Amino acid sequence: MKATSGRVPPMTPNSMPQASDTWTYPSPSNAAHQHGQTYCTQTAKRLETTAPFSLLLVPQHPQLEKMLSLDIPSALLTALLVFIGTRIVNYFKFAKQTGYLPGLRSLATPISVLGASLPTGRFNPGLNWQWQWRKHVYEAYARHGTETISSLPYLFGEPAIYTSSLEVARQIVSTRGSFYKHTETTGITLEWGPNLFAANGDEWKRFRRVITPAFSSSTYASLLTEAASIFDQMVAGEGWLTKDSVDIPNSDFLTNKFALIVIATSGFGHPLSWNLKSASLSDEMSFGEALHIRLHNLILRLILPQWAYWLPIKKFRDLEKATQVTQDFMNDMIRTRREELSAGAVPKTDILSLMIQSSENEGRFSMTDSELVGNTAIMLFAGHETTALTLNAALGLMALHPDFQDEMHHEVMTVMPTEADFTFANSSKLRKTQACFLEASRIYPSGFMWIRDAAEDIVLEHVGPNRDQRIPVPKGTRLVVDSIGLHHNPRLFPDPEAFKPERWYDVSENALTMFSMGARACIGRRFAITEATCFLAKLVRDWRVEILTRGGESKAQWEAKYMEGRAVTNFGIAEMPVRLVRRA
Ligand code: HEM
Repeated sequence: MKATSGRVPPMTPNSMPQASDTWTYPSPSNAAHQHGQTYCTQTAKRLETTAPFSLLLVPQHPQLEKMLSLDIPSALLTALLVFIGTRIVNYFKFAKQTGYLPGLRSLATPISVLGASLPTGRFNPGLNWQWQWRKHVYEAYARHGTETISSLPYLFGEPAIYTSSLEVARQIVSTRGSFYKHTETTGITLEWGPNLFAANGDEWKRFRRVITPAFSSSTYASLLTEAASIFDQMVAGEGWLTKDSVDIPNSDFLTNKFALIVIATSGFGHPLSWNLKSASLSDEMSFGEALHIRLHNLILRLILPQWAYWLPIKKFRDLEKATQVTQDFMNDMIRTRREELSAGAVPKTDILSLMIQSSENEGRFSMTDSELVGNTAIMLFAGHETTALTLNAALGLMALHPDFQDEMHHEVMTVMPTEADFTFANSSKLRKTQACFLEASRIYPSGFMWIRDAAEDIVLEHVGPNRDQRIPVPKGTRLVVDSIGLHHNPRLFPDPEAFKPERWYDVSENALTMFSMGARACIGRRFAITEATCFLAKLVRDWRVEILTRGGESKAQWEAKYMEGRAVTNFGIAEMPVRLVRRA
């Protein structure tokens, strides 16, 4: 499906009122305002020359008091009217820009800083609306006859078009040159430097060209072996070797650490031990903790001014410390590898070595130092939290579906009965184990929004109920692929709330939509699947995963409480209490 680009045909006025493009904002230079301004300037001049300084703070001149009491409210009223006027004009402008699509109407849009900072609720969609309102939204789609809606602000934020249609999503993420990633939407990833996730055009091609060779079959083969060994370190390090049953109050702690060590070891050729403290150059905070704090406070980091970190507020101080620990870790890793390579070490093909080698070459595919740090950060961040959140969801789903878990166990015992059988070639035969991870990723897609801006006027096709409607989208319009909506769209995934791993049996890699599509699909797709398959296969071979209830909780109560997704930087399940029971 290819979007037809070109001039936008004139909009046909429909039931919505049209805003005139020639409207001017109410001018602040009206008579009352001018009067107040002249008076204030004159009074201030008089006060400057005749009155002591305290008069400026406490007006004692009776006439001044009178005038101020009259003019401040009227100035405020004027400002309020100007504000409301501009918002009304903007609202209709935005409605026209987004093709008068029905949808979300709120004070602040979900992807504005204000909207994203406030929780999802009746009056604020917030970051979690895609999950919390997924069923309700489908009712709204059905009512409006479309899988593509708009989000318009009454007060704050940019308008956007959201889609849960696969056909529209494909046009947005795969049409070359017509859409790009705006720095307003990728800014949180740019703090460390330019990176593959945020880049566009030639810069994106250059980064992708440098990094892609690190994602090869030989990488996945060693990844499988390394991930298996990290899993064994986890079992020993957590003291499970002698136990028949282990209660894990929150699996996120384990999956996060596992995925972080895997990306550092296999992705960056920088092995870390299960005791992550040794990876930090700080005694106060481990590297794992630092990354966790950074990832969960990205919006705070974006809005806090630099001086705020000097305030005696623990959360702010921890955030600053976490930034420092992460920066030190990356600098140290880059410096060590540079030294190894310049001392004549055999060139490696991990992500870091490839980037360093390119930074030392001149030419079209060279990376600057800040690009090197920016790409290191994005790979570390994107390369572990996404997988960890999905693994948490998979554990929960396995605990709720013991029969399917037994099928997974049977498959692993058939394909990989011994440690020697744990090879990459064999792992691809574990279709039930892989499908369990993919189905967890469908229900809880960690990359939950794929955001683009239109680089030119373009027409989106297949938008309506029978996918026959076309929507002209003007240049500059923001579009969001709602990956939660898409993966819960009953047209694409019948019975979307049900756990049905068989949906993913023998599906080609390009059809794994949770990793996006086309040239900009996730570079770490196979990496994530390989490490997750290894984790789940090793786990299910020796252990049965059960729900861990507290205080007489029923299975239904446990499910309602813990199988809820939450969107922060990524989307998924962050708290997952499970019990492991050793298989006979
Ligand atoms: C379950 C695990 C994962 C999921 C669901 C996932 C999902 C996604 C999605 C949907 C995108 C496209 C985002 C967009 O277009 O805005 C993406 C891009 C990306 N992912 Fe992943 N990802 C996962 C794991 C990983 C891993 C393990 C790595 C690194 C080793 C990684 C690195 C990246 C990078 C660098 C990009 C940007 C690629 C580009 O723009 O060329 N991801 N991912």
